[in-house]
Amino acid sequence: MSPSALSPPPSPSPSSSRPRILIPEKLSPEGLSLLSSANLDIDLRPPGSLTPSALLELIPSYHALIIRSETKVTSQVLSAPSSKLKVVARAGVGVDNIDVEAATKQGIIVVNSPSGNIRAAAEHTIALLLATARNIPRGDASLKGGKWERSKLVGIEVGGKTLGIIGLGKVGFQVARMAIGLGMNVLGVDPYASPEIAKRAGVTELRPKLDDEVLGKVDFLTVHTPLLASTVGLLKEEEFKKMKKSARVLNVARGGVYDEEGLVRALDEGLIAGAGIDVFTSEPVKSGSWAEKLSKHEKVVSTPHLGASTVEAQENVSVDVCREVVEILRGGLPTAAVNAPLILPEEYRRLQPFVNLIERMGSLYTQHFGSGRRFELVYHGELASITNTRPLFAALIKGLVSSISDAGGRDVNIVNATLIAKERGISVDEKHAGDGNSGLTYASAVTLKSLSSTEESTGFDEQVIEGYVSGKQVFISKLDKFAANFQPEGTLLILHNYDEPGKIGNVGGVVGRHGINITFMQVAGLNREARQAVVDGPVDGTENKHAAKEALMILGVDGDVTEELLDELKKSEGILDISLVRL
Ligand SMILES: NC(=O)C1=CN([C@@H]2O[C@H](COP(=O)(O)OP(=O)(O)OC[C@H]3O[C@@H](n4cnc5c(N)ncnc54)[C@H](O)[C@@H]3O)[C@@H](O)[C@H]2O)C=CC1
Ligand SMILES: O=C(O)C(=O)COP(=O)(O)O
Repeated sequence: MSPSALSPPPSPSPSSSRPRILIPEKLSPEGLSLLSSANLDIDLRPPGSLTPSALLELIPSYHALIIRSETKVTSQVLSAPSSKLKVVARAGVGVDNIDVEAATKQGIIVVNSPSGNIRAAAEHTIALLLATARNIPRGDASLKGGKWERSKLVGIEVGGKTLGIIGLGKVGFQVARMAIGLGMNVLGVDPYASPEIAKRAGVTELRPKLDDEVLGKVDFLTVHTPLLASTVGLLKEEEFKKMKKSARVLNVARGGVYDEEGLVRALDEGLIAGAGIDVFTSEPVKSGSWAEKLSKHEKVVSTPHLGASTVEAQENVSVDVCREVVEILRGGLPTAAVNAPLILPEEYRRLQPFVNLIERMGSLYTQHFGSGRRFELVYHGELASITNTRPLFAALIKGLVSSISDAGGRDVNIVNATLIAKERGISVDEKHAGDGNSGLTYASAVTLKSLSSTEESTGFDEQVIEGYVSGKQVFISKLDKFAANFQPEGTLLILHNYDEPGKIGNVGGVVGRHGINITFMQVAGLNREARQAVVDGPVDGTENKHAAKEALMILGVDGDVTEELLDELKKSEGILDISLVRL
């Protein structure tokens, strides 16, 4: 009998609850309006109002967390029990206040705004450069204090001076261009920067490492690296000793790149002339700390982490991250994820139906055949030309593991799929079939095949599932050695049986007696190769009179499928095997 769908299975009902977003920091309204128009629930808390323990307690009820630099997103927050958290969005650049590794393990996407506040940070650096050179804050305070002090506040010019920039990334590059505009000579230190880009910015010299020659040469030094193991304490008292006594240092990157104690001592001892500091190791600065001493030092122009605090930058970062959050909560993929491979939105839209198909194929595999370890995933037709198959791989892992475990309480996604596959010993060979459209009814199809025996033998000899997409609907076209054509949705009873008269009536009767409603039924016969194998006969010459009559009966059912029902079906005449699949 040829496969036939008697009636379509029901589609899943949509969830009624709106995703919730916690925002414990100041975020510009431009982004917030994007969240509200996407019908998301926003919980705005005043900056500084949430203690770490309050955050830990609250976090399980939110799907997204949007923060700036004040909130510490620890591994505890990220692995809070019963958490629904899908995304942590940093409305800015630096993610050093987020435990990104812990987020990756939990499958939580971390996004940022990679360039929304770059100009603001660069301009603030230049503001501090000029303020330290010309004693602006001291002049202002002195005048407001009723004094007229001119000779005490003589500054230095920046034009013609040498500025050293450690970290020639996005901010460093802008600082270089602005400084060149002020007539400065710029020297860069960055092991990874491209010499061509540096040259384009007007940087006269690019060094891979901070050395004594650089330290002795610069009149101003500014750091624009992230806070990394290699950049913590990059300059200590020892380095300041090697600088000109007239030199001034700036930090609009992260507190800790200059060792704060070393810098305070260098300023006290007159090893250098001054500093402009926007960022500290404790923010707000802790009472009695070196950060506090530094911020209060008379030779330091200090600002309370204002690098990104411009109206324009805050609009940019707010819009950037809110857009990402909306997309992620809609089930899409981010474009600025810190811990997920980049995928373009149009590419993702194209892959989306196949993501759905492959996840269902993975789940069908595990529930029908048992849990496998080594797989081959073959992309046919137009799909074979896709190079970024990360979402498809992630969908397979999700499908394979989600029906048998909760992946350690984690949601499997593009962020943590590789990690989870590794933890569970699953390997997947992805193949792009060079078969063009030959033999395919649809433009693209996917085959999932086990390369090893399953942990539990299921009695099915060929562990293959093939599927395709038509419009937005997904179909299974091959299961085991049977040619099928059904939508992998809802609860399915898959019976491996001898296709003999009366079978459908018997099975329908048993299912009906147990109060289960059949939503569709389909009989899948042997596919072409399997039929041919029966005609050719077994290699040992023995006869298999039943083989030609083997079939799968696929039932979409509604209601509670009990063990008793499964037992009764298993005992029915001519039933070889049965599996219950929930998709
Ligand atoms: N104060 C504020 O409000 C703001 C601070 N920032 C901070 O500025 C920093 C830089 O931001 P972007 O330029 O966007 O980052 P980026 O990633 O574009 O550039 C960082 C650069 O540092 C270089 N680098 C890394 N390790 C280095 C090392 N050991 N020595 C020398 N160079 C090294 C990298 O090669 C890269 O070119 C970040 O820490 C960020 O958080 C950014 C915006 C605002
Ligand atoms: O973007 C960054 O890295 C910043 O440091 C800006 O921090 P903020 O968002 O102003 O708390």
